[in-house]
Amino acid sequence: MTAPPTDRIFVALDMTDVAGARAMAGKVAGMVGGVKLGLEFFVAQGPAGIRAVVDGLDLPLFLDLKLHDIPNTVAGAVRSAAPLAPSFLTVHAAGGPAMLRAAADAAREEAERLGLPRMRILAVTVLTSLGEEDMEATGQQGPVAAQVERLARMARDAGVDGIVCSPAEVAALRAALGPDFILMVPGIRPAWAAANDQKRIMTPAQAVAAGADHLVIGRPITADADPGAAARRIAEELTP
Ligand SMILES: O=C(O)c1cc(=O)[nH]c(=O)n1[C@@H]1O[C@H](COP(=O)(O)O)[C@@H](O)[C@H]1O
Repeated sequence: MTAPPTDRIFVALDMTDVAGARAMAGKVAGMVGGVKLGLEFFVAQGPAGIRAVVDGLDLPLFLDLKLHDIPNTVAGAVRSAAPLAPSFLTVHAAGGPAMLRAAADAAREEAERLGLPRMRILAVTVLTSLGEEDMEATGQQGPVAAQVERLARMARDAGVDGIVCSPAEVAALRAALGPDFILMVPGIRPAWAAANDQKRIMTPAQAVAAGADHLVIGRPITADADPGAAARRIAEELTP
């Protein structure tokens, strides 16, 4: 049985205050499959803030810290994040195979040690805010799709559970990497929402049809006058 469409949606709570994040989570609960808390919130509120938002919410947590450092430091950060029991935690694929392996090993070992469900490590490939014109500036070998696939294969071979990529790369990656590698996909814009700073975008239905497992959606829901209605509308658009 396929998951209901709401289960696919992780709403990005990109804000700095606990009350605001909790209120937003409350408005969309039942219409989304989980919440994503990332750097903006974590730098402002830390682990205690994360707990304050998710405690009692009964929704999976995607902790988007985009860790990128030497393997030993990243492994330590993964262990430090484990007590928050995230379902997903991000690292940057550009950290390289040893860093990715260290993150995957630390995630498995620490969850086991604490008796918690496994947290899945996701490697961020090429940010969805980057376009072809940014590849040379950042010293990466384009085109974007080729660089994303290179990083994705490296991440899979290093033992991580999945990647974060733009919708534009999903179909090729699904074909190349098989059905079990998790594709977490931001850069999602319903036809009725503004693109903002995202460059490589698709609608929710297009991204799922291409093979996305989960959709990360922020402003189309959180900046809407009625976030609950916006989330419901997206879930409806995903209903076959
Ligand atoms: O790791 C991510 O979640 C991520 C990776 C990426 O390449 N692009 C990207 O937009 N994101 C995140 O996805 C969310 C997208 O938010 P909206 O653009 O408001 O829908 C933000 O929280 C970003 O941090």
